[in-house]
Amino acid sequence: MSSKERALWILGLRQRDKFRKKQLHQVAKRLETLLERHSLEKNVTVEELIGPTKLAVQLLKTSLKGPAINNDFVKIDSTVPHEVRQWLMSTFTPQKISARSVGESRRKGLKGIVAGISAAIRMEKLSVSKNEMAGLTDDIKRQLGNISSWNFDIFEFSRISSNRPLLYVLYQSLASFDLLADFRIKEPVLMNFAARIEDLYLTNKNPYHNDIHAADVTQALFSMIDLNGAQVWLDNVELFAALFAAAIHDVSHSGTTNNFHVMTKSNLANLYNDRSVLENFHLTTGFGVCAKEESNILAGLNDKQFFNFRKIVIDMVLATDMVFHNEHLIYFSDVKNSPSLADTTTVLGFMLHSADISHSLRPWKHHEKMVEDLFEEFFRQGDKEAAAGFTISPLCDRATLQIPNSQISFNKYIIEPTFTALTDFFKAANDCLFDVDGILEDPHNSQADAPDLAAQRKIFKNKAVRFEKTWKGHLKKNLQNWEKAAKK
Ligand SMILES: Nc1nc2c(ncn2[C@@H]2O[C@H](COP(=O)(O)O)[C@@H](O)[C@H]2O)c(=O)[nH]1
Ligand SMILES: [Zn+2]
Repeated sequence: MSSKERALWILGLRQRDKFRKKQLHQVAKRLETLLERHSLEKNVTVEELIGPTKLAVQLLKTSLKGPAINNDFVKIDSTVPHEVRQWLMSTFTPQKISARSVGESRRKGLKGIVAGISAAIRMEKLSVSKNEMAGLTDDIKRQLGNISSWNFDIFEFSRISSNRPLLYVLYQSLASFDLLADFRIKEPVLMNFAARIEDLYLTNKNPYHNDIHAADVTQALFSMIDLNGAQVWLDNVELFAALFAAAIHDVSHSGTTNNFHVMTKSNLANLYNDRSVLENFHLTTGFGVCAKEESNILAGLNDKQFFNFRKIVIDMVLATDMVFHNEHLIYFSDVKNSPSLADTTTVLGFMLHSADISHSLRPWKHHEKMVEDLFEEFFRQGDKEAAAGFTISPLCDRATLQIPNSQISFNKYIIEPTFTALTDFFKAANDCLFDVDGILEDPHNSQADAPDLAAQRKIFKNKAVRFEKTWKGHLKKNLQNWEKAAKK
């Protein structure tokens, strides 16, 4: 695509935002006039008010304020076992004390779209990226060549990379977007950083929250970005922040839940005041690794970039606290109607949250192993709770839990709605990127630009559609397998 074409769709988006703001001003003025008339003459009819009020509501809903939060979002049917229902409600329901609300987050719009002229070039770069780390074996190279694939086998990759899956996945995903060159990250510094983070994931010997999970989530996020063409509307700092956040999002995990920290009055719960205890800890630990010069991969960012990067990473990792799950879903069910008004950081947070639970949409072997590891970790927490005389947390009792039934509910109530919202957003964002009509509304743009833009629009829309088809296929098979297992 030529830079002129890119400039045209960016122009189209700006015009659309301007148009919405103008509409909002107009409707506010109209309502103001009616109110003034009402206070003077008392002759305003309800019919006169309905039209502008409806328009105002519609515009406000898609405006920068974000939607109201509704706690009834998850409606769980009566067939779900009591323990699973309890777990769903306590883990994924917004808390009154939530430290951060999607509706309150800083909103800068999908600014990446506006800054997309240079970002679009990344699409072309991705396929020709020649970055290659020294000393890679042929096996590692071959597997890394598949890093965009949704079927990437992280367990096999961990084996062939001699238990360094995170190090190589992080390296390859940064290199694929040319971020190593853009932020002047030297290879030895990246190696020090990635190896230190990977080691920290291993210190507690967790069955699930370890370096394989971190590598899996980083690869899932990379794949999600690439398969949906999101690198077009993300700028370099946003891409770097997203991959960094994925890599550190569970670093030094204790193998127990936030609730466990709060209930046991742990040092971490005290340090972080019971709010998103683990997520805050992962952030402090991850940024802490960059405090040492030899592992500071952020040294090439200027101050403005650094503070922007840090804000994105913090928001993204905090968004992996499951208590924000419903807030995210509500935000996305609304923002898909006006993706150009979406806040990029909130979108990235939702993408990381989705990547964090995405193993349910991977091939069965991959998903099955992740579930086995996750439940072993849950059960170890249950053992600790039992030993300390606490009530065993939902899903943590190895003596009673029926894993297949709980997985059916998890997939139905958490996974499917999450990925439906995410793909709907991607489709809408891709549509709006190449909004041919919007662009041609401007008399300065020529009809001759339309055919190419229409073709690009189709290509991008198809990307999100293909991604949806892939995850839906895996989800269906995985659900069938859990249903079979539940009947045994
Ligand atoms: N019952 C299930 N819960 C799951 C599954 N996969 C993930 N999860 C839950 O989500 C969080 C993810 O957040 P993290 O940052 O801690 O990784 C995890 O802790 C579980 O609570 C699943 O397949 N079944
Ligand atoms: Zn995680």
